[in-house]
Amino acid sequence: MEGKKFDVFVIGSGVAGQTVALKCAKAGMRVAIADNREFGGTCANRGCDPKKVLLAATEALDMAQRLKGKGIEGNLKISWKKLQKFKGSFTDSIPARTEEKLREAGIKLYHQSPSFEGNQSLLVEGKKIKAEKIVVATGYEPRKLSVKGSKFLKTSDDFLNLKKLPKKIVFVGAGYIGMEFAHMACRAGSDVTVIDSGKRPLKSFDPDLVSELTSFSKKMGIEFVFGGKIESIKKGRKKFKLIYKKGGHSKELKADAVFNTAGRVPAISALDLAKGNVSFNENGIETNSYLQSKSNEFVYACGDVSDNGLPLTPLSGREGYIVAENILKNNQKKVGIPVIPSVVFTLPHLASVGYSEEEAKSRYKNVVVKTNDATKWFNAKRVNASIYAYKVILNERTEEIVGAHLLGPQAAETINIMTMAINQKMKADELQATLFTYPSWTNDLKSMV
Ligand SMILES: Cc1cc2nc3c(=O)[nH]c(=O)nc-3n(C[C@H](O)[C@H](O)[C@H](O)COP(=O)(O)OP(=O)(O)OC[C@H]3O[C@@H](n4cnc5c(N)ncnc54)[C@H](O)[C@@H]3O)c2cc1C
Ligand SMILES: NC(=O)c1ccc[n+]([C@@H]2O[C@H](COP(=O)([O-])OP(=O)(O)OC[C@H]3O[C@@H](n4cnc5c(N)ncnc54)[C@H](O)[C@@H]3O)[C@@H](O)[C@H]2O)c1
Repeated sequence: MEGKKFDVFVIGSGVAGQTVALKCAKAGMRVAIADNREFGGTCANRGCDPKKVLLAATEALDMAQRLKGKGIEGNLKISWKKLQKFKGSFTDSIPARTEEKLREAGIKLYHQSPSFEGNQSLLVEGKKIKAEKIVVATGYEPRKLSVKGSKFLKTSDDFLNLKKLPKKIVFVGAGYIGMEFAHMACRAGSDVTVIDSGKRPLKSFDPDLVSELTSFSKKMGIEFVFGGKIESIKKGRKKFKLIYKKGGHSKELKADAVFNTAGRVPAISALDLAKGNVSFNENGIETNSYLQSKSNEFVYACGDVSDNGLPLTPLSGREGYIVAENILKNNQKKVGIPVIPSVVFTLPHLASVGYSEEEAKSRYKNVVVKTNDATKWFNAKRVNASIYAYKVILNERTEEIVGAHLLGPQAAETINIMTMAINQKMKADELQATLFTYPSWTNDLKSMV
């Protein structure tokens, strides 16, 4: 049956999809948007935002525990139930508010997954729909682990919605999500083990700082298994049993809940991309510098699901903006490769921007690596932090800052200053000549360079 015609049809209502839809609708285009889950996307419903609300309680607890006997008395503890209620006060209204905002902009909403029928046509809710431009903004979803008993594995969505915190938790995968949740669960009172098939956690971060964070996490009580290959998960009478192989031996871990935090993959399986002649690889939809599909000029992809850059919220929003501009102005804006800061919200934070030591050494003739333990600095001592370290990398010839890797309280904030410094091609002495507030974590950056 022949259906409607649109100028732009957007698939996915996260930050990337919403940005395109709203901008195109504002410019007077006929726009539709589809999502097969609650509207609003990962970050707001089941990612960054709810995670950071839960994190606030563990931040308060961590600070209080560090200052115990140094002015703080008594024992604080987390009420997971009340914390979840507080989180709900942020997330519960997101889907309805998102739908309202989109409808008010004159956008037609669909609540099922479309699938491609041709280069410019989709099948949506049983009807064929034509669109001048189709935008895929479906994000990433948890990687499925093909092991026996994988149906017993829970996801990050389940963790963020836990009504009660399990006593013993295993996270499979020591990436961003596994490490952030392990810290949170451990602080909230769970007994936590993280198992990873690789040799270390957080592969894209500085190995020296990761090593410090891992030692610190162990002291907190988190147990790690590296080089562990999951074989199966069984449901026992009371607990789940995770069988894994390490060094040729079969071993097991028992837990009340096992979470799959082994990475995320492009959410494209329901789209029938082949029928739309849309090519993809393991990172997502193959795009050119205008974020246009390499194989179908009528299709754009933005956010996590494009094969461009890191799957993070700020870049997803930026890509949505670029796609809207390119639809409205016929490919005027190239995506480029912006300097992207990234942070793991463990406590302490591990944050990074620019080149790693290894990348910088392969790129420049000579580099200066400024690295140190900063636990003796005033800021760390003031909050009794037992872990505070950094690695800043300069191009020796130009003295410009080209990479910064920070491990410590507030690193999620201070890394933004380093991002500006790298973007502005600042030299170490230019950063040092800048006046910052004192005493502040930002002011410490001057001593680091
Ligand atoms: C637990 C967790 C914590 C995170 N924390 C951070 C953080 O602290 N900082 C950060 O920068 N990033 C974080 N991220 C990553 C961040 O959430 C993503 O980068 C961001 O949400 C991507 O936005 P997007 O619009 O590309 O995709 P999404 O927000 O994922 O939106 C895609 C939308 O498409 C829909 N969809 C998928 N398939 C279909 C289909 N077939 N049909 C219709 N609709 C479909 C989905 O339901 C979803 O609503 C986190 C992610 C997770 C899972
Ligand atoms: N703070 C943030 O900005 C933030 C937080 C969460 C997620 N994210 C985004 O979401 C993406 C996905 O995060 P993630 O933590 O799911 O993935 P990740 O890629 O960061 O980590 C996955 C980990 O799982 C391990 N692994 C893979 N297969 C395994 C297996 N079979 N058994 C055991 N371990 C296995 C990998 O070795 C890796 O260490 C990130 O790349 C990031 O872009 C960002």
